Amino acid sequence: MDTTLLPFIEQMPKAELHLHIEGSLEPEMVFALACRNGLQLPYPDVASLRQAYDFSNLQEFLDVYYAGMAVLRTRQDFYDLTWAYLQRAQQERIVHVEIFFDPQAHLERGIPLATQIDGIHAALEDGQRQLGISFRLILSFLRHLSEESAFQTLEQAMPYLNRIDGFGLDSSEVGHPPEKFARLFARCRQLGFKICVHAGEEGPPDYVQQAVNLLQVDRIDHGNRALEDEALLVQLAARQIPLTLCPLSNLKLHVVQQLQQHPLLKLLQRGLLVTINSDDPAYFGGYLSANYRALLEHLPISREQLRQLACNSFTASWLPAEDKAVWIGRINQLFASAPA
Ligand code: HPA
Ligand SMILES: [Zn+2]
Repeated sequence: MDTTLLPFIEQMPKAELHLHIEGSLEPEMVFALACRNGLQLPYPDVASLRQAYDFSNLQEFLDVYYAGMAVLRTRQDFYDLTWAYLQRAQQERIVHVEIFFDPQAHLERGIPLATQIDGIHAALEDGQRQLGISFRLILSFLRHLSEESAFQTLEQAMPYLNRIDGFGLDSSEVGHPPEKFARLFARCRQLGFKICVHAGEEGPPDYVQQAVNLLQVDRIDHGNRALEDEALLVQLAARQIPLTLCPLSNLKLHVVQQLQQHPLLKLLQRGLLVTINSDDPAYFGGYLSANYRALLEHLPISREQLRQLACNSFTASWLPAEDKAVWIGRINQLFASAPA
């Protein structure tokens, strides 16, 4: 590993574009919120809960993820969750975040959408004011549920659309292709929103292809398996459709068996607009900087490629062009001023 690159990871301004806020729920907070809300957990302590974070695939993770978020009940719970992530983000020099939340998972438990959005959005606004972190909020639909359920959720979200910036699609991928939600995302686009969907994490390259050509996404979340389709690679590179890669997530969910096999560098070398993200950091063993460090440890990433990844995180964001240019300028300045 080129250890001279480590300080850049800490110092370079970064945007995080693939982060499920419920996936930043640390075991300590699970216990604190269970206590505050008078809930009994099936684990005796924090250590035994953390031990359950051993997954062999996406579904095993999702089962634990949905169970964990059941402690989120009040506006304050959603606020505290989001605020804890933002404080962590500031320590890591993350200056812009685009975060997902999974409203259907909470609606199913009887938590109103207003409670969820009020809490998350208030923390994001405080983060902007007090920590200088700009943000976008993405309402993500659960693909294992029906199209009808997604449309009902969109209908319920109508009064809150001024606090939503885009729509996403996550949860169990295989068997739930993007085409299942073609009409839903057409409606989201018609309403003027950005869209991004998880595709090609476990699902085949055809799902990435559907996301791009049928749903007309602005961004692909994961997209690892695009590598298996040459024509798709050419299209993603030509159109500069961003991929939000999540290396530690891929390792934990056995999308890759070792980080040495991670497709990051292959995708970068093919000219794709790839970014590094943490996905569900409380469950996958590290926040954004840990993802960068793990990559540097296992892949021959150059100083120029590291600079490119930081710049890509802003290029792929939904910030206005002027803001992107400012942050990219600062990154370039940092890399130019430090000795090679
Ligand atoms: O990585 C993921 N994939 C699909 N659904 C998810 N929900 C939270 N994280 C993920
Ligand atoms: Zn994800």
